[in-house]
Amino acid sequence: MEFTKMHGLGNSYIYINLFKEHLPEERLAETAVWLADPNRGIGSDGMILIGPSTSCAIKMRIFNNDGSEAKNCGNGLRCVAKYSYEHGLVHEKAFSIETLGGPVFATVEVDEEGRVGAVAINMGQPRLTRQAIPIIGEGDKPVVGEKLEANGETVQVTAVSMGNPHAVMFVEQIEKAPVESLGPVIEKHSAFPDWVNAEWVEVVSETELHFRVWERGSGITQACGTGACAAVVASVLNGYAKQGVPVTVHLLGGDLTIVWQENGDVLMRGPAEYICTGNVFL
Ligand SMILES: N[C@@H](CCC[C@H](N)C(=O)O)C(=O)O
Repeated sequence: MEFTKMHGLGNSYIYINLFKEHLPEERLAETAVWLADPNRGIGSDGMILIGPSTSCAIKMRIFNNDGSEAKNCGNGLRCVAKYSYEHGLVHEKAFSIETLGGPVFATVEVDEEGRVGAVAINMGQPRLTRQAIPIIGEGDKPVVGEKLEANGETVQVTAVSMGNPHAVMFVEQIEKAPVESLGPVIEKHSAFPDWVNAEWVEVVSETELHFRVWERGSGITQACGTGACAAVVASVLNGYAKQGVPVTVHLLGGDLTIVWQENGDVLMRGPAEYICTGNVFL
């Protein structure tokens, strides 16, 4: 089976082009785990499938490195957009991508040689109700700074869905964020029926954040695009940033520019890179 390994700010996935390759549905989870294994597979944060869509120009499916399927992936979307444009799966510079979390819209920035540099993704509107995230509890109001007991500590969580669930916590110093110790506890906390991606954010200013993540199904990664979008939305909800004003998010693997637009959509812009292509024996 032919594969392409790509990354967005160090968040790497094995990409399979379903226009060329066939993977049986019942083997998707085990294939994702195997491909992600650095010793027996290739090594990555998971697997992403690029295939035909009946409602959009292209379809993305994302599997974490534990084999669980997620509904969205911001860094993956930028790579899917670059791959799709450069491999002629789409012919326009602006096109839609179907995800299990809903449609998104990609715009690729193309140089004179036809290569895609940065990619902007309109991620649509964040979903803020408890039911949409999901997080247990009553009412329709956004979950902002809600107290949660984790490992004997009390943390304050702002919950945002970008098609997939995020729990954002603000800290004074990003270096001291308890990503490794609290990440796995918050990920599987009983407050989140579908589990959750856990993110820590240090606010530098209204236009600058530091960010660290423990991803649901993959653990610590270099970057999480949907998480960075959730961090900006959470910053606005907590009064640390302004709607309509772009924010630079510093992740372990590099920077993303994100704006929660006045019309309610979240726009993310950043890089997408190839690592290698090859064949694996299924
Ligand atoms: N790395 C991704 C998110 C991947 C899915 C996530 N771990 C989940 O289970 O929801 C990104 O860049 O957004």
